Parts: sequence; structure tokens; C-alpha cells
Amino acid sequence: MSVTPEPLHQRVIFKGLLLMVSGAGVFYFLINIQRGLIGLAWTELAMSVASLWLWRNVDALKALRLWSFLYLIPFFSIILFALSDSRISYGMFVWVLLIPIVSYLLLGLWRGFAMTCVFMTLAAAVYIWRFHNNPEVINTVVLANVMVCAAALWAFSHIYELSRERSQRILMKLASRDALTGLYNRLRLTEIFNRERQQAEAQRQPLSLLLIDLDYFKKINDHYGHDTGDQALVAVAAHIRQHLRRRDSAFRLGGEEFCILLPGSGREEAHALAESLRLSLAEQHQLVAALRTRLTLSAGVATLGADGDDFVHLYSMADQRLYLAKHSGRNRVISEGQAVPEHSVQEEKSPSSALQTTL
Ligand SMILES: Nc1nc2c(ncn2[C@@H]2O[C@H](COP(=O)(O)OP(=O)(O)OP(=O)(O)O)[C@@H](O)[C@H]2O)c(=O)[nH]1
Repeated sequence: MSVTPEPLHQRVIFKGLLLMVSGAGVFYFLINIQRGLIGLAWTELAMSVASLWLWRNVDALKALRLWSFLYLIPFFSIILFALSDSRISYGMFVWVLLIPIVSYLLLGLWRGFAMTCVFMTLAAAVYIWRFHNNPEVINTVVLANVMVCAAALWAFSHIYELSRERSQRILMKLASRDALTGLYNRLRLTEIFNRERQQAEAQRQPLSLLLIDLDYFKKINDHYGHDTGDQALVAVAAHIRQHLRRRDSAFRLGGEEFCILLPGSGREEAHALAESLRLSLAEQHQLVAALRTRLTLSAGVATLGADGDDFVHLYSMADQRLYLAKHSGRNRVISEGQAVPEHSVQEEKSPSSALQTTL
């Protein structure tokens, strides 16, 4: 469900590579034109110009990984093309060592691995093809040096990227989940809402937003202590999870306030789910061991289209209805209307009123 953002370092590294190649391209163009390597010299100049153009535009590029992929193929191919020319010294092979580092840094773990496999294999083939008759280059010591060094760089690049991606996943999880309940936190709400709204509009499906607030939670804390309050919040989150369908997402917005996104549910279905959550919570005699009072919730429901077309309007409408539910006696769900009615609903003899009495 989470969307992995583009790692920030990739754009910076791509920019650095582009700058380096545009400078090196001009340098090698001047050298190779003098040496009579006309084809290679002009290819290097073309690569240099393309790199400079990309460098100037890289901040605006959207599909950075795709651009990096499309760039690395000619870049590595030119290195191999240069190496295959017998007039180029074998010292040029050090450029091959850039292949794993740059591929992993710019393309990530598996695309980097695939790119490295292809171009390192081709580089080995070019090396053997060019030097198979040259005992100065094809001998145990030189081969061992080249292979051990290349393998070490490949392995370190792989391990680095593997741990970087793992750390990123952990950090993403920590940043997007509420530490106490494990539900999504407020930061993910607009992002997930916008994604669900796009899908709902594309598939002409309804989408509802449910705002939930526990009733008189302060009294739970005051009477039973903060730890029991925490346990109750965890139990409520588990209770919410049990009621969700596969595509629904639940968030803890802070304190004792929760939000649920219900893709595919119109007003009535969302109201019914909220009612079922409310009733089943109110029926639980002992939500957590230390708590000898029942907990209740109030909820406001808003539906895409009928109550607004964007997050701000939908949230605001659900919030107004939640407010209305609180001021109409709590322990209820409101999915229509937005102003406090003239004849305020009589506070029913709810578990929360019972809670007030008990406390
Ligand atoms: N245990 C615990 N309590 C929290 C946490 N975050 C907020 N609270 C408490 O939740 C309580 C919320 O109180 P209020 O905003 O007055 O709401 P309420 O008592 O539920 O009253 P109504 O919402 O009007 O029914 C406060 O006492 C906060 O300290 C938390 O992470 N853990």
C-alpha cells in the first residue's frame, strides 16, 4: 500500500555523474581527435553535450530512474566501445569499475544488479577478446587483481544498496505509522485519500471518510491512569482493524481520534459500518483487563461527491458531523446534515453516560 518515494541521493548522484561525463567527454574528445580516433572522439563529444543538457534539466525530470536507465546504456556502451579499440590502452579498463557503483546507486538493487550483470559480462568478453594473445595482461596476477577488485566493488555496491533499501523501508514505516497503535498516522491521510479518490473517480465508485472520536476519554486517563488509557487505545485500534475490509485504511490522527477511508462505500454503507463499530465497541464489557467501564465512540461520515470533491471539504464535513454527534449526546454516528439541530437530540442512556456516572 505504501508508495516508495524516489531516494533523494539518486538525483544528486545523477547530477554529479552528468557533470563529470560532460567534462570528461570534452577532454577525451580533444585527446582522441588528435590521436585520429575520429568515431570515438565525436561519440564522446555527443555524450558530453547530451550530459550537459540533461544536467541542466535534471531537477525537472519526473521519471528519474527511467532517465538514469536510458542514460547508463549509452554511457556504458561507449566505455566498452572505447575498450574494444586496439589503439586504446588497457588502463582504460578502470572505467569498468564504475559500472556496479553507478548502476546500484542510480537504479536501485535489482535493476542495478541486472545492469551490472549485463555490462560486466560484456566488459569481461571485450577484455578477453582484446587481450587473449597478450601474456602481459592475461596472466594470473593481473587477472586476479582485476577480478578481485571488480568483484569486491560489485559485492560492496550490492550490500550497500540492500541495506540502504531496508533502512529506507523501516524509516518509511516509522514515519507513516502511529507508534502506539500501528495504524497509519495523520501524515499518510491526504496521500492515501488522494490515491483512493483518483481510483474512485476513475472506476465511478463511491468513497467515504469516517471520523471517530472516543467519548470522555479524559476520564479514562484520569481514573485508570495513562497506561490503561494507552491499552484502551490499542484495543480500539484492534477493534477498528477487525471491522475493516481489505481496501479500507485506518488512521490514528492523534489522541483518541481516528479516521477510516472506505473506498467503494457510499453514505449508507459507511454509516452502517460506523454503526456496527459503535455498537460492538459499546457492547464490550471489558475492552482491556484494567478497565471496568465500557467505551463509546462518536463518529461523523462524509461521502465524496455529495459532501465535497476534495479532502479538505470531506474532512471538514465529517468533522462537523462528529461535532454534531458529540453535541447531540455522544455515542452516535451522524452522516447527514451539518448544523446543530434546533431540537437537540436527547442524550440517550448510553455506556458513556454510564461511564460518567460510574466515574
Ligand atoms: N492514554 C493516552 N491518552 C491520550 C493520548 N493522547 C491523548 N490522550 C488523552 O485523551 C484525552 C482527550 O480528552 P478530550 O479532548 O477532553 O476529550 P474527551 O475526554 O474524550 O471528551 P469528548 O471527546 O468531548 O467526549 C486527554 O486527556 C488526553 O490527555 C495517548 O496517546 N494516550
